[in-house]
Amino acid sequence: MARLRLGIDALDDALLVCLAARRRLVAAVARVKQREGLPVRDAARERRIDERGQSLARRLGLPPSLARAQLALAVADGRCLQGLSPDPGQGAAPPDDAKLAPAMTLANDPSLPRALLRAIPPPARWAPLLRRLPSSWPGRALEPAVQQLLAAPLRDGQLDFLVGRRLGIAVSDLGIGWVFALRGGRLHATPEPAEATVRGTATDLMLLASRLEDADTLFFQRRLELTGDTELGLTARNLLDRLPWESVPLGVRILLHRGARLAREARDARRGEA
Ligand SMILES: C=C(O[C@@H]1C=C(C(=O)O)C=C[C@H]1O)C(=O)O
Repeated sequence: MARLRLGIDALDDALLVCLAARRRLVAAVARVKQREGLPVRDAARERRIDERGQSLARRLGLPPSLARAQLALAVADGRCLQGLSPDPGQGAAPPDDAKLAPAMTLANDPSLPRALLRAIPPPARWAPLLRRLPSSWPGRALEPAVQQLLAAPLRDGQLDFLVGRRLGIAVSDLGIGWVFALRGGRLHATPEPAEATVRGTATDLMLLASRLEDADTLFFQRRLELTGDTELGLTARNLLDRLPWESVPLGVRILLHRGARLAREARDARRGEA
């Protein structure tokens, strides 16, 4: 039970970290609107957010009413942030409490915790969803994060051994991977094949990235595998241990840490059931 609750706490934290990030983006949108003289409220955009939520909820097996209520709360907050009334009617009625009902009912349901952990699809089930995304997305998604993480070692020349070399990360259970090359002082995702690749499951790679488990243990237990040019791979692996973790934004660190713990809990819960 304590372990299950750890998973729930991690998810709750992730929800709040996401909300904080969402508010920052809403504030940025508000500034653009003000600059361009656009209306603050955008009903079409709000409808589109709801439609996307319903579609994702269906694919995840999430109750559509829960997805609708959660997103309605977030959008109401987005409107408030921009000085509007939280309700779409612009000040006519107070926020519609009835909209909160599905979320509250679920939160009071004592069977939710176990159901929630079990409901997290194993990474292998995400693979078909990820395959629908354009093939260039993994690189695009990770490039800015890696660039930020490695900014200091890049400046200090610690990554010079990577100039002109191609290093891969492969997520075995998600069927996705990245190949990075260092060119012009920046790391770029490249479609070319890697010379050395670190391979592991999504959970183990997250445990590594969040420093909940160290590279030595993971390689020793063969949960991480190094293929290709061993020397290049080992140099990269040593670099992993020296990454300036403090330079990663706090929100990202928290999300990664909590996400990794959650992934481990969910994996252990599935193993326990098997
Ligand atoms: C942030 C925006 O402004 C408002 C707030 C929204 C939100 O919180 O997502 C969506 C539409 C707008 O009514 C936007 O237009 O994107």
